[in-house]
Amino acid sequence: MPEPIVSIRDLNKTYKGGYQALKNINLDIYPGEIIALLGPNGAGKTTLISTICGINQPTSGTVTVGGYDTVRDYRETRSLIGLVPQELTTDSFETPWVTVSFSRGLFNKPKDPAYIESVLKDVALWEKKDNKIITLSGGMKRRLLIAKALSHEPRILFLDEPTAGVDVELRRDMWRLVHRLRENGVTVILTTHYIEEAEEMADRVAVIANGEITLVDEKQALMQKLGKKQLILDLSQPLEALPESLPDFDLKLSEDNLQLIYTFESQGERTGITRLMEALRDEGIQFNDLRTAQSSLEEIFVQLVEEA
Ligand SMILES: Nc1ncnc2c1ncn2[C@@H]1O[C@H](COP(=O)(O)OP(=O)(O)OP(=O)(O)O)[C@@H](O)[C@H]1O
Repeated sequence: MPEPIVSIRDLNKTYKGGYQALKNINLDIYPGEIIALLGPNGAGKTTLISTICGINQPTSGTVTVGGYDTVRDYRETRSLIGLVPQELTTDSFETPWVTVSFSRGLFNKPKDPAYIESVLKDVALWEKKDNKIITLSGGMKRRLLIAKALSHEPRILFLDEPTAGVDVELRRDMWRLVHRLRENGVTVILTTHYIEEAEEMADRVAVIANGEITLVDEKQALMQKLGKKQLILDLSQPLEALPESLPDFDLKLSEDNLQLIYTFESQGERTGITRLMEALRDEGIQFNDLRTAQSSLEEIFVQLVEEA
């Protein structure tokens, strides 16, 4: 395992009014990974990100970024981080070239036109570099936010709800962009309400509920461990009710009485499918077609939050 780029130890945050927004968080984030923070509204995602960025002070515990402490060595840690806000606050009459160059200057980095050029090309805004921001489309403005956040060559990029309110096509563009950034060695930490987004982008998923990390795992492992599979049978004849001879099976009848849905553990040693087939044959139940489906991260997530 490489050294973590972000290391969070026993982190607690209680706001002035007494509300404890983070409870004993421990998390390591590794260079070059994409980690998604998933959680319902008010779970503590923004508080966690602000604390990693050093904008918020921990009540207790520590956060290090690139080996530096976010409180003691604020300048160093902040310069390793690119923070992409949800909205653009830049002067709309500037151009992408000027605003991205200016952002770099804020971090006291020497001018580097070749780097600014590569960033603008990465986010597909090179053609627009001299246009006024006010004339850019919504998707272009979002990409400009990312370019600004990358202007000082950070090693970590925070994306807060990167595609909220963006149409499907732009969302896909954004996902591709994030994958490209990772290929360039950037670590990406994103918050999202869209499970599909985590499913598409993340290598690892951390679920936050009530200020606690309730689960962290590789996305694939998570889907395998918690995922259930379903076998869906299209019946030749509608069934009035589930046959009483089949109580051992997790079976449901669809509302139109034309499908039988059998749910089983995808990791189980035995799926029970052979036994089910025999039982159906004994009952004289016939079907025209069958297929399997895997539960999505969305279903898994809903299940987790309900249990929390
Ligand atoms: N400055 C503050 N003072 C007091 N309480 C706060 C402050 N900021 C956030 N909180 C509270 O801390 C909790 C976590 O808030 P946070 O913004 O971190 O959640 P979140 O997971 O980012 O939610 P969302 O998905 O809605 O953005 C909430 O109950 C919120 O009301």
